[in-house]
Amino acid sequence: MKKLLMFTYSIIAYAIAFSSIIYWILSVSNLIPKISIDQSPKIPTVLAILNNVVLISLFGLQHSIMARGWFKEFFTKYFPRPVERSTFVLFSGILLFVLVSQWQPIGGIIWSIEPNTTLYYVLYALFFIGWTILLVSSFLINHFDLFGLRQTFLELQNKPYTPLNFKVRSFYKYVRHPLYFGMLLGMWITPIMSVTHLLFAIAITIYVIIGTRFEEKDLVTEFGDTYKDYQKSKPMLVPFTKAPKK
Ligand SMILES: C[S@@+](CC[C@H](N)C(=O)[O-])C[C@H]1O[C@@H](n2cnc3c(N)ncnc32)[C@H](O)[C@@H]1O
Repeated sequence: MKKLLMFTYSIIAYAIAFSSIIYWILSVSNLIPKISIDQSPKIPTVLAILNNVVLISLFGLQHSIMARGWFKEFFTKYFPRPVERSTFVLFSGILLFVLVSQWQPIGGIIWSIEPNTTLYYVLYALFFIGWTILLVSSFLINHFDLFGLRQTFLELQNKPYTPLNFKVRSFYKYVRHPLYFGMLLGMWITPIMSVTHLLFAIAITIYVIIGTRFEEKDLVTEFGDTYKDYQKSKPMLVPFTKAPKK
């Protein structure tokens, strides 16, 4: 019964997190005006910026703290280990929804491409390619493990959890963080770049740069020299930007 409850909890956490990601993509796509981040400003610019800085800091703090080894150890002292990842996923999903829905608009347009032109469609294609890279990369690592479902499903089957192997296939042959690369493509490539959107893209970029530093420290601890060699041979985020070894 307890195992079934944990599995149900992880499905709910997954549903919330996945819906938040879809909501995020649609909000920055400008395809559904009602949920677009580009609304007319509601509060003075200074307050809007302050609000947005607090939101991204909360999101980054939650991710950075809950993804660290010491937090996982602390968590599993009080709660069952199989739901640790789902709890991270649940909190991330809720905070992502808050981040996107409460992101305060600031007036102004940086660029706006004429609709129905070739460039307009090319930018939209790159936008969706970015988000597709994010999704595919999650499967290359292990989508169901990243979202906490594998952990509770193994528990339900009375099987022990086995950690994920180091992956270098497909996109991971070109950059060490394709999932984040796809996310950045989705945030920066858009036919309409408003000031609101630009600040959001900058905030996510800062979050990614800081987040990858923490993540790579953990990856070096986990995979040792294998990961150090990988760091030397592949670029972090942008493909083809690392000089080949002589
Ligand atoms: C949200 S995923 C993002 C993966 C990667 N940073 C990216 O952008 O593609 C984060 C998880 O992936 C794991 N991870 C990152 N790179 C990995 C690799 N090459 N092989 C296996 N696991 C990896 C990390 O340990 C972390 O738990």
